[in-house]
Amino acid sequence: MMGSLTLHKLPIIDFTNENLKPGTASWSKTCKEVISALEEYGCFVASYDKISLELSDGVFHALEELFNLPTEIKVQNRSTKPLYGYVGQIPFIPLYESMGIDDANTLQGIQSFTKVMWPNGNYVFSEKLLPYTKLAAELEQTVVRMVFDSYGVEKYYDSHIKSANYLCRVMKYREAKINESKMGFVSHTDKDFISTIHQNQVNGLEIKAKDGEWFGVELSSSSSIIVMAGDAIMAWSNNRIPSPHHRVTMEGKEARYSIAQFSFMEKIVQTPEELIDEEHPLQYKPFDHLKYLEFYSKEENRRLESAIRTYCGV
Ligand SMILES: O=C(O)CCC(=O)C(=O)O
Ligand SMILES: [Fe+2]
Repeated sequence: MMGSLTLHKLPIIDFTNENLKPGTASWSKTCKEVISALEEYGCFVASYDKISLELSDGVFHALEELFNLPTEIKVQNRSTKPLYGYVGQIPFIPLYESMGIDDANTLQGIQSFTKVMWPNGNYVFSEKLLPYTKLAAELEQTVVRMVFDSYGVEKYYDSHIKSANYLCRVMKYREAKINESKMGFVSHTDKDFISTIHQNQVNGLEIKAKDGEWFGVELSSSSSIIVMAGDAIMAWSNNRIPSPHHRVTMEGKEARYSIAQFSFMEKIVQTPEELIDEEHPLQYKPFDHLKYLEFYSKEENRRLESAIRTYCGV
């Protein structure tokens, strides 16, 4: 039946306006678009012209150079957070390889990663990556501010941002060979507060809508960034904002590179009392974000239907 072919499409929200400041008309208009996209899909596409074609190309050239390093070097990638070290050659997803960069939006964070990968230095790598990771963090903070404003809890914004840190995961998905599975990344929800994802010109990310339908995200511009809710904002928002299931499928013949930045809280994540009432009883107990990540990193917790619900659901 034609009716079962629901054609989902992620909303595209314009963040290019220089005057996008709290209190302005364009701010309130964008807040409404952000909240409605997040409550419906748990994600949207931000059109962010500060990410120029040149900047975006620079990032992906840097990633090509990084992934071309010998495996003996890449395996040295370690992160202070579980699950974010070097991942390559997983038997059931051979297409996928990734590395994690702690405090990726700071010069010091990028430099300490660079020192591990290129002991003799690689100035160009941080020069290409840092402008991007800074802009991605800036975009994340604008979105968080819009969410807090929209829910009338802006008074918690400053302390929230103060405790946020940004971990970046860079990824390479090679093409699937004939007779090989096209699976690039298994279905999951992100464990952070908000993720921002940028990709080279190769599509492949798929999102599960509330009705259970999977749909692909097709990006055509180098200034597009996917903004996605993680489990932490789902709990914080008392289930107003879902963390969507998503996966990567590799259809074409070209390698896909992506760069995802995850925000983590260095304090207890707690649903504001303003978001709890008779109609919306509390769904999650306050929880330590990093302990949640440790919980999820344990093999036996990876297959849970909802790790966050099991971890701190009321
Ligand atoms: O490569 C992508 O587009 C998504 C990657 C992803 O979902 C993740 O790293 O959590
Ligand atoms: Fe993800």
